Amino acid sequence: MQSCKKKYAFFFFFAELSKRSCVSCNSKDLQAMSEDSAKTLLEQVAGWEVKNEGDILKLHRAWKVKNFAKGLEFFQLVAAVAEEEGHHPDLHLVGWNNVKIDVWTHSVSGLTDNDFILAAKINELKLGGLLSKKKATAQE
Ligand SMILES: C[C@H](O)[C@H](O)[C@H]1CNC2=NC(N)=NC(=O)C2=N1
Repeated sequence: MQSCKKKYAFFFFFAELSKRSCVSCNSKDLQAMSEDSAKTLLEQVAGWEVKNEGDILKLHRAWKVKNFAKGLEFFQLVAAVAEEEGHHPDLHLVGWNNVKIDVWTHSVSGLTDNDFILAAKINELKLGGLLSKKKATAQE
């Protein structure tokens, strides 16, 4: 029975990433997680990947939007969540209709729960009208 409760608690805790709030990035207890921990949490944020950029682990996801203006609208939606959470992504709009977002915790030069919470909240944004029918491809 005990192990069943533990599993439930684990999944409850991690399954609700989008319902959690970010903590202050200045918190002294905050530390970058291992790549293994990041890969485990990755299962909770569909469409995102972990990339290593100069030994800094980051979450990354790309979307193709209908046009440049829709890309900026996308940024505005993300900005509202970021400001609400006090945790901010790196936003890129390249080739006029390719949105790329990187999320990492600058204060610890790596990944923390905050990044996965923000990614989960970005995944819940209503983007229907902004996205192109074509899929974003890795090399773009
Ligand atoms: C004081 C405030 O919490 C910090 O400056 C925040 C702002 N937003 C942030 N966003 C991210 N991604 N990493 C940070 O370290 C960070 N620090």
